[in-house]
Amino acid sequence: MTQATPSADAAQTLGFQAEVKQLLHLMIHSLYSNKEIFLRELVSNASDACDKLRFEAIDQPDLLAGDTDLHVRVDYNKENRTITISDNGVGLSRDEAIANLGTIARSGTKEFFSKLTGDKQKDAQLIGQFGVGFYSSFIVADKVTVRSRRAGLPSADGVEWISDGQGEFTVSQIDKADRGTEVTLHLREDEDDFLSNWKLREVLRRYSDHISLPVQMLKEEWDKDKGEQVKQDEWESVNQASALWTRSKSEVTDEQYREFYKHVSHDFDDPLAWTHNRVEGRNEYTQLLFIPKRAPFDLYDRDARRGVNLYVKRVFIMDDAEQLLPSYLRFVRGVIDSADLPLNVSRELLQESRDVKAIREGSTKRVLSMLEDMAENKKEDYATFWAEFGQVLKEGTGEDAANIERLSKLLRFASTNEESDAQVVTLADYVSRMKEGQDKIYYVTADSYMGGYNSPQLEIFRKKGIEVLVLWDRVDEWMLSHLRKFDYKELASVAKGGLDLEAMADDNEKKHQTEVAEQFKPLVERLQESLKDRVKEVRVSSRLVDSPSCVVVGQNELSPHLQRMLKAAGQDAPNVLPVLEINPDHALVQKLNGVSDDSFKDWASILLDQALLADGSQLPDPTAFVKRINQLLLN
Ligand SMILES: Nc1ncnc2c1ncn2[C@@H]1O[C@H](COP(=O)(O)OP(=O)(O)OP(=O)(O)O)[C@@H](O)[C@H]1O
Repeated sequence: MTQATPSADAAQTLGFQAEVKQLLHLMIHSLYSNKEIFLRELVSNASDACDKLRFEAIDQPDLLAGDTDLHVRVDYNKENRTITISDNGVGLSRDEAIANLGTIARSGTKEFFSKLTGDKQKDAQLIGQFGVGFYSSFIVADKVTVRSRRAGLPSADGVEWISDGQGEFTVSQIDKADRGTEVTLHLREDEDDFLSNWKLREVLRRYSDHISLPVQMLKEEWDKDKGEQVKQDEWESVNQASALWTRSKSEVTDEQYREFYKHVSHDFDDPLAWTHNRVEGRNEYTQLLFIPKRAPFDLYDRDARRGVNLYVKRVFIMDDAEQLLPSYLRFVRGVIDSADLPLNVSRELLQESRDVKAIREGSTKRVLSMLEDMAENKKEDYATFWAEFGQVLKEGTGEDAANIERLSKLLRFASTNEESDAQVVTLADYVSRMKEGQDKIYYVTADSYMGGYNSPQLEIFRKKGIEVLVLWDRVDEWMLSHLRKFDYKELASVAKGGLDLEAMADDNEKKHQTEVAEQFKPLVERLQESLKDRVKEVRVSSRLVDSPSCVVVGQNELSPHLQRMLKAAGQDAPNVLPVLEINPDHALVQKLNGVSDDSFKDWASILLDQALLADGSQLPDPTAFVKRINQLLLN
């Protein structure tokens, strides 16, 4: 924020935070086709302000000062060309107005803005995801006046905030008789459409019917003498004014669910799916949970808001109650309304509550059922879900042991069967395609899809027509350390341990392998001696077809891929020496058998270095590798 410049009447002019200026500029230009959303955003804020007051009044009933009938009101003035949205909610103090209406207090805001492309359509989507909130007023207004008084403050301590959305705003102290906030939009030219009772009601009904408080407008009646509709002195509700989640499913339309989702999630887009249930019995609660269509930009930000809104007996208690769902379901948005928790429940208390544990378990099951249903019946939606949230769902294999079986069925993988990096294969698909005698589910982990797909370790699998799952996401190694089995079949890395493909080898192959092992014993011993500081063991491979060599690690050791990831994250990874496997059928290896002592050391190093390179590792001494190669090329 820039420096304050107090003027004579103690009004203060302040600058918007740089990101607000950017947001305003982009919003006005990219959301113009969707301009009536300003009403949704302002009514949503007004309703939140009433929820907040009701919550604060649990401990401080005086804040209500006798005015307990909380509501939102919308009015318009044709002469002045203004629309006013007012509420008798919690209000804003001067400091709060400066802080909340001049900055964006969200972690990751800078990163978010750096992602904007300049392409209007894409940016509009992104901004929607970010949430436009109060600032959307400037889509239709060229001046906005906010008059507010914080509940509990005297009437002389009201605040007036005025801005034309160009970069600065002015705040001054005012006298305001009622608590709460009044936002007046001075409409831009050409926005007169909104100065109509009919138009405003139509937009309000569409966007705000789910709001649990009354949203009111002045009644209008036909005046015969004037020949026009005339406002009466009576306010009437435009919406149903009952909390949407308390209505029975049959009374709620899809459109209302969608609008409600936008209200709780601050998302712009429709949700992908939702589930709405009333749970009765030992624990009583209602859950209305949504899966967004797109991941928020801060899905991996530790400080990002997450979780669902908690209500107790229809009283709003808190948003982002992360204890109500496990962290791997942090993308779920919605409301949980408990009949059992005390109204004064705090975040700390939530952590220990047994009721909350029951809610979390019940809600997790509901979300998993919703995903199972989508995977079964709406495959395209599930593909969208997987692309956005698959990585997060994988975290569940480690976080939620109780549901690992259900989760494992929801996982999707890329595999050699598809010849593409599309993650579409289920473990059940894999099992149904397993070869006769195959008893394991094979996978390869790498830094990228191509790295895994072209890995030398896959050669024998390709030759035998055995499918291999290709994994390259950061979370995969962690997932694999928890997901050990599926359908009683072990998940096995193609790069770990000795491959036991014997059951699938025919007699001729077995005989050949034994003979070759015997024949190459002297070479193996020489290599082992030459590379003793860099490898744990050298052995004749049964997994190579086209490559001369590859590296593998022991069954219970960290894969090279995981070692690299840990090191990149600045963690200590034990230095595990790899096993070098050589391909006895490869011409290079056969040639090596006859190499004299002088250059043998170079050959041995090259064999190991190229195996490490193919595996995605960095060489300890790349220059030496290049020198050796050049030397051999010249010979
Ligand atoms: N009618 C109101 N009464 C009291 N405070 C309000 C009101 N409208 C806005 N505010 C305050 O201003 C803040 C900013 O509002 P804004 O709509 O920009 O963001 P938001 O509602 O927090 O989230 P989002 O940007 O996702 O909508 C709110 O969090 C709230 O503290």
